[in-house]
Amino acid sequence: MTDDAYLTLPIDVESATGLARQGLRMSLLDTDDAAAFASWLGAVGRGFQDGRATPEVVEARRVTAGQRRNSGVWDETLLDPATPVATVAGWPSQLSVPGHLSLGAWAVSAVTVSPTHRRRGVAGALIEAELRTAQALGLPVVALTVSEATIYSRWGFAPAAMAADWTIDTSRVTWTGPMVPGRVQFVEADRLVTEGAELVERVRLATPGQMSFDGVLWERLIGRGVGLEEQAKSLRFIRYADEHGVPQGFAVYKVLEETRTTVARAVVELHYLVSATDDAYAALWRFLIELDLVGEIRAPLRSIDEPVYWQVDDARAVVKHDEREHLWIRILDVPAMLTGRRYHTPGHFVLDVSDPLMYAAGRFLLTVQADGTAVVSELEGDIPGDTAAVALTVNELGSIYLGGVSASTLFRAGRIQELTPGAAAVLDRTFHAATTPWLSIWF
Ligand SMILES: CC(=O)SCCNC(=O)CCNC(=O)[C@H](O)C(C)(C)COP(=O)(O)OP(=O)(O)OC[C@H]1O[C@@H](n2cnc3c(N)ncnc32)[C@H](O)[C@@H]1OP(=O)(O)O
Repeated sequence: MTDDAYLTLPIDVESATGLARQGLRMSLLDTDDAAAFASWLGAVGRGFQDGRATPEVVEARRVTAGQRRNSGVWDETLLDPATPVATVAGWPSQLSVPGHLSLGAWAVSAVTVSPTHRRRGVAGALIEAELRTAQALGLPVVALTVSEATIYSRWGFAPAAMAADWTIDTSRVTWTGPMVPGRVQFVEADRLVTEGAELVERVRLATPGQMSFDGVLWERLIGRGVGLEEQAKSLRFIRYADEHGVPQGFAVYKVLEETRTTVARAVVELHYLVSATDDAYAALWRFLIELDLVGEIRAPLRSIDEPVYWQVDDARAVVKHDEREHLWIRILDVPAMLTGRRYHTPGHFVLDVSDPLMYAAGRFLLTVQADGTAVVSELEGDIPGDTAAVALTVNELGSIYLGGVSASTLFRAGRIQELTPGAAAVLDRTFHAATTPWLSIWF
């Protein structure tokens, strides 16, 4: 299959046929058709309760949307039959997994169903079509970020990486972390377009749960692109280079002027901070914490385990809040996923996986070798004597996969069954990831 086969693979027949029975037409969107794309994007915006995009923004989005497989569902009986009643976009991406490795993943976004057509199975038809498309493309996992935590588990998705917002009362803290060599300097966004994108990709493998983000997502993050001009005006960019002059980190932030008061306690909103080394992390956080006239840093969508908590003298001034699930994954190919990552402790495990949609169902024997690599085979018959065995659904397998969610916790919650006593704790030791899984973007 060619690299761009995903763009031309025919629409999923099963879902299209099911929707046709309701008088609805499901098909791929042709992004060369500017009017059709404008209607499709309008439906996405309406679905997420956003305002209307300007013609310039629509045109800019059309150019980049050509890299995605965009589908829609149309109802020809409507007064406005050109605007789809449902939308979805999918594209091949990469998911970082423990062991500094990355696996092909099908990213899904822009799932909307018009309020006029809700709760009659339209979203279900679209999601199931995305799962079949990903499988047809040979991708072992589907990934998404969600608007609500109640929607996707019915299709086998589960939270695999968490995120949290952090607030630091900088008026109360003194930096006690390392004083590192190298320099922090202000730079312009232009420099980050290439240097930053390269760094983000280089760093990505160090943290399980990160998705590769194409140039467009990165450019948006640094305020580049049509429609972001206003936001870009207030962004500041800093870059850390090590003692050899090699760039090892960037931060993008904005000072919120409206919160400025007579006591000069402005708020810094941290849009992104990426560091390839611990020195870069320390240098950038120290710079932000020591900014004059600033009393608070708000850092949304960070890891739930931030070293900065341990790098100031008053830990109570560093508050983690709104901890939540962020990356959801749906495993399609269990052997490909299990052999695609590295593990801590060798051993033999049986995973009895159930999956109502049958992609991942089976009894798998996972053998982790001394070098952390794994061999997986389907197990016919009984559980061998020396194995730790659990029964779980594809959802729980997705949650423990990256090593950020504990099998013991899920066992205690009644969501994993131990087929051999103590198996969940054994599984924890093997699946645990040294770096807490984290996804730093929305997609
Ligand atoms: C990856 C992303 O893009 S995340 C973004 C998701 N989109 C949004 O939040 C936009 C606003 N919401 C919507 O557009 C729609 O309500 C959607 C897409 C969430 C659901 O579309 P629908 O066509 O109504 O869903 P559908 O009828 O296929 O429902 C399938 C099942 O999910 C359930 N469901 C659907 N939406 C929700 C919800 N918001 N909360 C809880 N359950 C839901 C339905 O009750 C149904 O359950 P059942 O199978 O037990 O009967």
